[in-house]
Amino acid sequence: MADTLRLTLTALAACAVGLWAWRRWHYRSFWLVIGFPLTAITVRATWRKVALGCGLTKKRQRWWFTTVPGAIASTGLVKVRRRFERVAVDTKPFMWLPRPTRHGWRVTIWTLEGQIPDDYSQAAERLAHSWGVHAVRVSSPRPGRVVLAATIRDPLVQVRDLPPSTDLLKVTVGRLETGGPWEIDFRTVPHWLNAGATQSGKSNLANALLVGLAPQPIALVGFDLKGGVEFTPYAPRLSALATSRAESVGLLDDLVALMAERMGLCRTAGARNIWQLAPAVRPVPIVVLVDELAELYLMADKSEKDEIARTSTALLRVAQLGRAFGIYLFLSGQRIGSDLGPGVTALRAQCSGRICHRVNDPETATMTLGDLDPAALVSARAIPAETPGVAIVAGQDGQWYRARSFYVTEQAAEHAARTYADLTPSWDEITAVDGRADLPELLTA
Ligand SMILES: Nc1ncnc2c1ncn2[C@@H]1O[C@H](COP(=O)(O)OP(=O)(O)OP(=O)(O)O)[C@@H](O)[C@H]1O
Repeated sequence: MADTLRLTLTALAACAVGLWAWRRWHYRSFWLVIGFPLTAITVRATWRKVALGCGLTKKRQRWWFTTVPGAIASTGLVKVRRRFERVAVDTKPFMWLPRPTRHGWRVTIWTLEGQIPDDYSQAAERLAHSWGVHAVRVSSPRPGRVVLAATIRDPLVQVRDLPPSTDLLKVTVGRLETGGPWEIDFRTVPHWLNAGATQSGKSNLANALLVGLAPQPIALVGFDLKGGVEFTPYAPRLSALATSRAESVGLLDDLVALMAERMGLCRTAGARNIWQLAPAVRPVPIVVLVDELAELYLMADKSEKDEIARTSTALLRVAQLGRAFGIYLFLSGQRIGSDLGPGVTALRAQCSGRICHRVNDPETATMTLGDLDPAALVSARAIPAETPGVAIVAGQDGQWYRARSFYVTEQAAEHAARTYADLTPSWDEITAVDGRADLPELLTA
């Protein structure tokens, strides 16, 4: 008897150690084989109670049968006086089978009459606490259905390994909360706002972008209104760099002139944008990186008014027309608010890519993320200081995501800038390209 007990205890201990080791060394297979099935059963089994607690049930008239009249029925709320009686029952929304994801699980819910996805978004935090998971995100693939995606632990605590970029003007700069890649694709979303308080990770993101773009056949242009301290080390890969407002005015004028030339080129060739031109005559795409955008708009005295107006108009023109002519903007700053003037408000409207790192005030989050789902603003304000690089990201699909950039040091970005320095077209080359003598023949070829 004692032997059997000892044997059983030893087997159980070995089993526990085995499971622990499995979970430790290959979490993904452990999650699929053991963790997820147990979780799915628990989620299905507790759905009625959870939905009731989160206010997602509806009263419905049902015929109710009980063998013990007068007792409280299993809902805890229905008292049935007779064996068979029509009563109002709290009905839970129908839950489909949960499916595993990389960092948790997702399940489709059929909404009850009168419910909208926002009802579920508002209950998301309560659902997360009820299920003991890090977060529950709500989406609605079609009317009448909502998908609840639960992440068990924050997948953004550590993100590593910046993968090499394979597509032109597209860089994977980090990871989304869903486990998917966080991509900045200038050909899909041409202009981006990158806001955040100091030390929130804005420069790190610019570094990741630079490392991804440096090996590509494109030109990079920098506006570093911090006096050049951020971008000067990357000068080998920059075709032009402005470090003061005076220099910025000149460089922006050049960009506007270049855009006008490209417009003429496209018109002559009967093309709507540079991507419809033959590769032989297609001008090089330009990504413009701006650090500390507010400095372009801040006025110390009235004498600067004209300069600011010129800068603002030029930047806005680039934002409005740049996409078709291969000029893309990545604008970073601590504040991108309307207090900087109407030029900033108009510029913001042209930037469909929005990135909001940790911010100090709710207003900056609202201004950066615009009229996105209010839950995005709450999420932006909840980013802790201990996780720099975490941001709320909104792209063209109108969805928002929590994401974190890969950690890319200044040294790594400097190294990339030096390594690919030979790919840097000179500013003179870029501005002269459309004046080539053989251009008319090439265009008609
Ligand atoms: N994704 C990340 N993972 C880990 N650490 C990060 C990440 N992003 C930024 N950091 C760290 O956070 C600190 C601040 O980052 P960063 O300099 O990019 O902030 P910032 O918003 O540009 O600040 P400032 O406006 O003061 O220049 C740096 O020490 C950086 O190493």
